[in-house]
Amino acid sequence: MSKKVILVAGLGLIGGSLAKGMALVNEHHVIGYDIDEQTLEFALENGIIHEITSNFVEAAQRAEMIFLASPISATISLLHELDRITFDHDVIVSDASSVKGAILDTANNLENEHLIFVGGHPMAGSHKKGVQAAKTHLFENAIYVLTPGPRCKEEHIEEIKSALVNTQSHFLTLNSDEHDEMTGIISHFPHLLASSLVQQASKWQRKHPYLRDLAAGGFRDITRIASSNPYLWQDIFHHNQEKLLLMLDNSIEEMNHLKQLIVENRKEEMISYLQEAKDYRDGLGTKKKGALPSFFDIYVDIRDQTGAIAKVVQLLAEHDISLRNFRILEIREGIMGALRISLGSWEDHSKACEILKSNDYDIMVEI
Ligand SMILES: NC(=O)C1=CN([C@@H]2O[C@H](COP(=O)(O)OP(=O)(O)OC[C@H]3O[C@@H](n4cnc5c(N)ncnc54)[C@H](O)[C@@H]3O)[C@@H](O)[C@H]2O)C=CC1
Ligand SMILES: O=C(O)C(=O)Cc1ccc(O)cc1
Repeated sequence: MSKKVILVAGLGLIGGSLAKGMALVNEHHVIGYDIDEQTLEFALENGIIHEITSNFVEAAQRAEMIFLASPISATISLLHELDRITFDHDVIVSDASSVKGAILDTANNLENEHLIFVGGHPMAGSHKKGVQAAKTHLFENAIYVLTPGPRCKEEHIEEIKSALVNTQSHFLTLNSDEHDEMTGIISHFPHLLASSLVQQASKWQRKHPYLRDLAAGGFRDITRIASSNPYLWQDIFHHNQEKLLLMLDNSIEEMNHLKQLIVENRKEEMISYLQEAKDYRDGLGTKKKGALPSFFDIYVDIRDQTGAIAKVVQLLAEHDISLRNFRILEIREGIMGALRISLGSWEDHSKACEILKSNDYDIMVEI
């Protein structure tokens, strides 16, 4: 049986991670296209793709499936280029863009009847960029949004899901407007806010030279995403302009409300405001069933314990408990505080809690 030819255009953090997972499937032959030659060479040398191409049109004609994972504006241009190609078979085309409105507008106006578009957006990533940061497990347990275009049938969605099986993500179908509003709320506007907080601090730095030394965990947590790729985020803001303006207006109202609570010293209302926010935040990413992923997290106190991480991982492995993920949470930069381990099921979660407690580890679980 001949292999399924898949073309991935744009082999950065996201395209590289998708290609890497797809290249692991024996029945796939993954061709990589990128405007950056070094990216292509790195991808081939590291088994992220099986073949390099500098000829997008010729590779597209050979492909059964095409993933466009370039910056959004470049992805729109590539969609127009695909529209002009003569195909002798149908091709499923997907993308990875963080904004879907402009992409679906383009897809809806494609005239080439061989193109079947299924928009995609893996809801995970990092502040890093480039193929060197690509990882197969980048999207594990994350939501992967699909936004079907015209001519897209259930069977095409299933083909995309099957090609992306190694992402181990949870697929969710949305229309582009729902997608852009939701990502505007939980990703794009927070990013704008993070950058503005850093800008604000950097202006005050002129008055207080020691300000940066005072920046504690909270400031670092809330501004981590301000370290992301500025070109990529400008592109995201540009394409999600309408929803961002809505969120900006929302936020100005929210700030004015908070200002009133502070000016009028309305203590009880402030406590309720903070409590409601805490309750919502505490409920994110824990036991929720349904479309949202469950992480089954346990926090293990590892302060002042040499080799504690290895010991915890080994202890759980000895009891056949495999970790989905783990992360060291710092109390201060460079100083470890807790190890957050994510299990795959409630059964593993309960078993791990028991084992850790009986081995005298201080643990905390979110309720
Ligand atoms: N960075 C993140 O955390 C996430 C990004 N996305 C989306 O994924 C897409 C890619 O983002 P990243 O991988 O983070 O960016 P990246 O900067 O790591 O990679 C982009 C790649 O596209 C290549 N490229 C640029 N123009 C091209 C063109 N005309 N043709 C072919 N290749 C081209 C670049 O050389 C680079 O290798 C964007 O649309 C972004 O909105 C989606 C989810 C998460
Ligand atoms: O900024 C975030 O929320 C991230 O942590 C990573 C990310 C960046 C861009 C996306 O489109 C989706 C996820």
